[in-house]
Amino acid sequence: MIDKVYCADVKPEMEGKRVKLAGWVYRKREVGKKVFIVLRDSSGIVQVVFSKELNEEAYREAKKLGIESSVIIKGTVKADPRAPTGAEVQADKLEVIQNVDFFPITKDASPEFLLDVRHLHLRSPKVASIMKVKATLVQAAREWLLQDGWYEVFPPILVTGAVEGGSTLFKLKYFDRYAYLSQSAQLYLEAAIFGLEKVWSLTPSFRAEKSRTRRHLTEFWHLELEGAWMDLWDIMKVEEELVSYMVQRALELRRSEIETFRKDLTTLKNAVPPFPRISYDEAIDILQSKGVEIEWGEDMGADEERVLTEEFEAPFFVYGYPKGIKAFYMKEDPEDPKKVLAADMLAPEGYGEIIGGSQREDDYDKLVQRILEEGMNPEDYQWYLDLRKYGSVPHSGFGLGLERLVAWVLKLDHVRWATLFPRTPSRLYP
Ligand SMILES: NC(=O)C[C@H]([NH3+])C(=O)NS(=O)(=O)OC[C@H]1O[C@@H](n2cnc3c(N)ncnc32)[C@H](O)[C@@H]1O
Ligand SMILES: [Mg+2]
Repeated sequence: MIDKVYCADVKPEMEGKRVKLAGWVYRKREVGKKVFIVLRDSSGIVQVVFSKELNEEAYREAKKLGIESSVIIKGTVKADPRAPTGAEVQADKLEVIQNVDFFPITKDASPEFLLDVRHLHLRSPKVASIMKVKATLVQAAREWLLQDGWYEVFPPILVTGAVEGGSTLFKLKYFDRYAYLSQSAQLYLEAAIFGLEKVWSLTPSFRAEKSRTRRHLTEFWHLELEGAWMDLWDIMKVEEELVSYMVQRALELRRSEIETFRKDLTTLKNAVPPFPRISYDEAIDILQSKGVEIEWGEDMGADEERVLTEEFEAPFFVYGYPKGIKAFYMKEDPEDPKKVLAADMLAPEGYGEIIGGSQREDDYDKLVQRILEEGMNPEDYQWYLDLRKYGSVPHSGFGLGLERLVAWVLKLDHVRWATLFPRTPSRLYP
């Protein structure tokens, strides 16, 4: 019985072992009376050689193979330092599952074309590596959250109100009324803490953002936590411990994939607590000292954050934002009512915000006032206000954009490459 192995399992020390492989033709070339195939599967690649001398039938079939043909191959392992992985399989059996005459993706394909055929592009080893790193980051998050006593919950996606501003809501018909696609699970997590105290969710969040930046999607994966009895400083510690664990585990388990995207791992290795912390005031001072035209009270966009990240070689916090640029649910700073107890985590190397978090307003009347100040209707948030009527407690939480974390870890030039099928204002297909 021949063992079926993965491409990455084929090692020089297996010299002489007969193996069976199943995969797709990634590269092909002919030299003399030999056909060299680079076979691809989910583990990686391995060189497979068909020679007329060893098996003429298999050799003739191999000559006809097109790129991305699906095949099952049997052969004998041979150590060869010239092969891409140091070993190759000398094939004597070839079963062609489906021969492909023409595969539309070529080496010079444009980013827009690759997105048009994203369903075919997913199979590329680079895209597969991105998805493996993303999966490992989520696996690591689960590991850390479990050991730190956080409960996973499953909040609704069909909702009736805005969390992060009405201008980015997707509205849809819901029987005889309307609903929205969730911008953030936060408000529902806040309800869950009165029973579970420490909760988290990983859900798609939706933003009808028209901004065409390299860090905005209209649908993204949102890792959100909410903790009862926690203030802003408590939740910032949770954030840095969680992000540190995720990044270090990714370095431990997916280093080879990460190194295909970035050689310098310094900022990833630096992602260990405590992360640097600067106030919004300090951030404004830094930006102004670097010639950025920004006044106190203004929000920092991607460009301003990019400049700010030049000051750091690790993820860092900016805390104490002006109330006027932050959401209604954020608690006023008791020491300075012009500010709120909010903190963003920014990734270095120009990536900027990966986490938005805050301590929540836990006083009923103050929350009603903030809702009215924002031009919203308290009646739309009556259930949310009820949480401040029946045993209200100090509590804080945050949301991490998973694609933004992946984009920083792998130094991708756009968050769209960090998701299976990116959704942007101009892209809804495939
Ligand atoms: N539970 C909470 O406290 C979360 C809070 N309600 C919230 O949604 N904050 S956030 O708007 O800053 O979004 C949080 C993060 O979600 C990411 N985010 C936010 N918007 C996007 C878009 N459009 N595309 C990709 N990623 C996005 C980004 O990393 C933000 O830092
Ligand atoms: Mg934010």
